[in-house]
Amino acid sequence: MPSTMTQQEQHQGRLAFIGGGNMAEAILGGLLACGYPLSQCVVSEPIQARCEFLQSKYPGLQTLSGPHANRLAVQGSKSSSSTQSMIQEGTIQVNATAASTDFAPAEVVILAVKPQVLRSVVIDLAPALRSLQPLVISIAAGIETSAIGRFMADGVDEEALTAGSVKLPPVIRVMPNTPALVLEGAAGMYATADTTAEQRAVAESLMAAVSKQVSWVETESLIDTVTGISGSGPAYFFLMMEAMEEAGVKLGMDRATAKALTIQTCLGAAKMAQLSSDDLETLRIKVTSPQGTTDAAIKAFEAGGFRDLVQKGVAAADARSRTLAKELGGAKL
Ligand SMILES: O=C(O)[C@@H]1CCC=N1
Repeated sequence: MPSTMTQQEQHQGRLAFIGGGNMAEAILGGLLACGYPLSQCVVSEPIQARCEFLQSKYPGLQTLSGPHANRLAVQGSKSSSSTQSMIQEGTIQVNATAASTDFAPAEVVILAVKPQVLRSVVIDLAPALRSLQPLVISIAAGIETSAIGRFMADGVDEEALTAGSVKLPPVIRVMPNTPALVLEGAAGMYATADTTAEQRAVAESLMAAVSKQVSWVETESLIDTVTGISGSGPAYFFLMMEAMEEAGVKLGMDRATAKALTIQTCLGAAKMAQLSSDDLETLRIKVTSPQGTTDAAIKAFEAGGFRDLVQKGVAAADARSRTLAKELGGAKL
C-alpha cells in the first residue's frame, strides 16, 4: 500500500529511539521533514561522538548517552526522582538544552540497535516496557516478535503472563531499507495479534515518513522475504550498477560518464516501472527490438543464468534472515 498519510493523520506522540545509527537517523530525519515535533523525540545512543553529530545536524534534539540512557529514554526524566540527580552527576549524558531535560515517558519505542545487541538491550528495558506499555517497534533484522516478547518477559513467572497479571507491550516488526535516508525507502511490516488497528496505523505513519512503499505481511516469516527483496535489495542494484559502470570503463568510457549514465538509467527504469501500467516483462520487451542491441545483451544475461542467480541471491538473504532469527532470537532464555 503506498503511503498516503498526511501530516494531520500522523501520530505525534513521545518517541524514543533506542540506538542512533543510520536507520534511526533516517527515520528521525524523515519524521522531522514531515513536521514531526523535534521536542517529542529522544535518541539514546552509546557513542558520544554520534550524539554530538546528531545534535549538530538536528539542533535541539535530545540525545542521551551513558549506562542508563536507554531506560531514561523510555521512562522519561520525571519518572524517577533519582533521574535528575543522575543527569546532574553525569551518569547520564543529556545533550539538549537544560529546559528540555524534563520529558515524559515514551509512547512509542523504536528499537534501532544491531540485532546482536537487541537481546541485552530489551532485557535491560523489560521492567520499564512492562510498566509503561509503549508501542514497541523493532527494526532489527532477523529477530522475531516472539523472541522480543521473551526478552520483555525476562524475570517474569510464566504463570503471571498466562494469568494476565503481567502484560507485555505490543510489538511491530519493521524491515526498512537504507533508501529511507533519502526518503525513498521501502518497508515491510508485521504486527502481532495483540496490536490494535490504531497502533498499526501509528507504526505505519511513522515508517511512511521515510518509505514510499509500506507493505504489511500477514505471516512473520514473510519478513525474511521482505529482507531478501527490499531490505538487502539496494545492495543488489548497487552491485548491478557497479558492474555496468565497470563494463563502460572496459569499453573505453570514462568512469564518471559511465556512472552517471548507469545511475540515471536505473532511476529512469524504476520510475517507468512505477508509473507504467505495463508489467515488468512487457516493459523489458518494449525496449528489446528483435535482433537488436538489447536483445543481444539479454541473451548474454540469460545464457549466464542471470534470473536464476538473482533468485538464488534473494533466497540466500531470506535464508540468512531465518538463521539470524535462530542465532540471535535465543532459543534458550
Ligand atoms: O545485511 C543485513 O543484515 C541488513 C538487513 C537488511 C539490510 N541489511
